[in-house]
Amino acid sequence: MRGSTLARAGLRNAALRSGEWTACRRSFVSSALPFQQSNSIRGQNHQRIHPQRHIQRRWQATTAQAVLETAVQDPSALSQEAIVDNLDPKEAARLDKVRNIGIAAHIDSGKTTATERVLFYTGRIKDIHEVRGRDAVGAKMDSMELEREKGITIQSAATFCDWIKKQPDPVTGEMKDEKFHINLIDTPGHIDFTIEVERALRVLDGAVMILCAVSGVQSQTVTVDRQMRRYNIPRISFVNKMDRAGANPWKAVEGINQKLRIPAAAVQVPIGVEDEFKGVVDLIRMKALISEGDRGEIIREAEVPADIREFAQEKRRLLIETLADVDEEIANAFLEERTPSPLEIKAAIRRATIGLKFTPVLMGSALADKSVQPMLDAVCDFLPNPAEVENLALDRRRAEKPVKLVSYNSLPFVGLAFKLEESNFGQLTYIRVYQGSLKKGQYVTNARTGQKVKIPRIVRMHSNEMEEITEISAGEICAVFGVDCASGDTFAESGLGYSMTSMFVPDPVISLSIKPKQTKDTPNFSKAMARFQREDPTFRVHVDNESSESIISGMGELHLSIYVERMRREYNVEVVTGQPQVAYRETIQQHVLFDHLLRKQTGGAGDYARVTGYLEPTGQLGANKFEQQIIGGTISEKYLLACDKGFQASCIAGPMLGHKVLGCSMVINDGATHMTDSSELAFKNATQQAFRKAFMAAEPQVLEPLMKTVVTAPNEFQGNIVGLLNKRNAVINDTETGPEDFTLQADCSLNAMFGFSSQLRAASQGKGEFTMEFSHYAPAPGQLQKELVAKFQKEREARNRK
Ligand SMILES: Nc1nc2c(ncn2[C@@H]2O[C@H](COP(=O)(O)OP(=O)(O)OP(=O)(O)O)[C@@H](O)[C@H]2O)c(=O)[nH]1
Repeated sequence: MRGSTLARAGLRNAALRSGEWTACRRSFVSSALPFQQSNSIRGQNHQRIHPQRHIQRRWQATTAQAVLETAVQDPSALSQEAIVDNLDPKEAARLDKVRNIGIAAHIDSGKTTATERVLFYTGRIKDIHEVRGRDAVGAKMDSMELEREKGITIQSAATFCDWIKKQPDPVTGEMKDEKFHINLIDTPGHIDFTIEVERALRVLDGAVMILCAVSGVQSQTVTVDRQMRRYNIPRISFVNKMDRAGANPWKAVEGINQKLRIPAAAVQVPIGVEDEFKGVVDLIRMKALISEGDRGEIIREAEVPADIREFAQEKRRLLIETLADVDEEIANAFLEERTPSPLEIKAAIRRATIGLKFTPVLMGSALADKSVQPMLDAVCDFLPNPAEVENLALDRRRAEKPVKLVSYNSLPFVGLAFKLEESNFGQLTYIRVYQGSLKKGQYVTNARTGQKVKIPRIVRMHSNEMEEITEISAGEICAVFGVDCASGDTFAESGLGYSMTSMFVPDPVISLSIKPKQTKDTPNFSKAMARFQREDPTFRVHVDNESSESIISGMGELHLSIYVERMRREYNVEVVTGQPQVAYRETIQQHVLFDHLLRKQTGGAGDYARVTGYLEPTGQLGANKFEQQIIGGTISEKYLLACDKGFQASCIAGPMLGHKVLGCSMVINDGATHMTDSSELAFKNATQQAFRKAFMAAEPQVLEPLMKTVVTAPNEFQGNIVGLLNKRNAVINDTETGPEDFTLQADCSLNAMFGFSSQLRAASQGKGEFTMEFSHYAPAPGQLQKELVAKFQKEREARNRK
């Protein structure tokens, strides 16, 4: 890694010698920099012609009232910089001290354990309780009984705390206390609960990515990385479990650079490792920070121990070199052969982190109560405040034109409902306030339904506890009671017409039939189903048309089993479930013409519709497509709409197995209509019939979900586990063998993976772990296709006989 940095530095020198460095650096930085650079380009142009300047001048000439009016009437005239520079210094000062962050990582990395320390050191809780600790209390953020019992996080939990940080005064340089307000969301690690990470990241401004000091970057770290990229979330990295045997933070730093491909460098080095781990050296200030006290509550500052001074110097150089690659100011210092000052380094880390070009790496041990506070300092130092993040809404009054939201209380309110939860007091809706403040009793409009709603109660969440408040400021996170909405709805001041894009919701891959054991439990069963569906967009319920059974679908066996268990515990309903079923898909491989006539004459008005056209694969296993190419009006617009509806209905339940259709295009280019007998229903039915016939003639194919599976286990079990996977026809893509454990990555069909967890347990004496995540759809093996089709037909015939 160091070699590559030096190689880059070498390239720079060569460019400099040939006089190209300035141009080369500019293009390098601008390509690496999503938005920070654009700010500095703006900065360079301010003096002359940049349009922002005109807006700024206009702003300076306006009053606060005019600002508000403009925000409502023509928000596109606002620029974030203009508002930030001109509106209200008090607001800027408030926002400067707010951080909205999430903690996300691979399973069992210590997210909840670290959050427990954060709450303790910030004074939010008086005692520390461990995940699956001996006192059986459990960590604060795992408040659900099931979470405490299983020692895993199932739902994300929100909390808030104040962190008093020592900061140098910008003028005098004297250290003084600064209070930061941190809203924090602890997320689950299991992929089955991935929607919790997804919606948390959608609304947060920054994240702490935790890694295990022994394992480094793991499969779920890669997933979380992808999710952070999806929402442009700046992150700091925290290498936890430095107390564990085999801890090696440099493996994690290398993993972030190589596997996640984010420039990363340690901003600390450890003092001692494993059970000798005592604290860290802060490489920016070159100070040792030793954790002391019963629960590591004291951070004693000392000189860097002599035996690691040279090592620390070397890592500091590496930090500066890595920064020079992503930050122009440090690059300049580097070229001037000048060592940047601690303040310059800190500012560069902040710029590069917020600009998504770099992640600073910190280290500690949450369980051993070591070096968690410096991580909190880093949250304040390097992660953005709400005003530094660009958040857009679409203005529906102006053809969905994007408008920037600004976290100022005095602007009209805009917030996003990102999570719903049923509580004893009714529906609790978590809201991220992006603009304006929200007051108890205020009326706001749901952008999706257009409904005006009153906010009866506002609370701040502290895991499962609530603190009643009367108002929440812009840039913060709260929960409200008694507001009927769906997850992902935008609320805005009435008349504003803004809506925000929602989070990414993955499709379920697994389903099973479910019914209450006793019919008397049906009302509670339905209540539970309705609630779980409302709370979790990846949990779906539908009634199978053919079997009339309720089918639940979700992200994996664990996901569905948790809901079955919750039904028993929270609703007292014992259920019977069927075998888990794979969410297969159906597609076609051929171009097929159709000409279908539906004609029925049974006395009175009959049915008449004729549709002609073709069915063909779209070429990608994605969305289906309906197109009409009618010339001469042989089918009217109204009937063509009905044809479209018929096509969409056909795609929901394919002709082969009754599963969804993928990658299919239908074109209707001719047809015929009858003066009296044609109707929308006739055209809808004719299209469905034509679709069915053409589909079966177009070389139909069953697709099955392939899962990206990662197995980690001690090396001695490698042979057993490879054997297990081979039996399941898995394609092993990569194996990495470490000193103790190996990690194997494979593509497996979901169908072949049922029951894998118990077999893995048996094959590895309970020491193996695996994660499975949907990768893509691929054709199912021919034999399996035949079996599935035969089974489906048999079941259908049996039902028809009844
Ligand atoms: N040795 C050691 N163990 C730790 C450390 N931090 C957490 N653990 C242990 O790791 C296990 C998982 O910790 P959690 O805090 O539940 O991890 P998590 O990332 O929140 O777990 P999920 O949300 O279920 O993915 C627990 O047994 C912790 O006691 C640490 O710093 N050192």
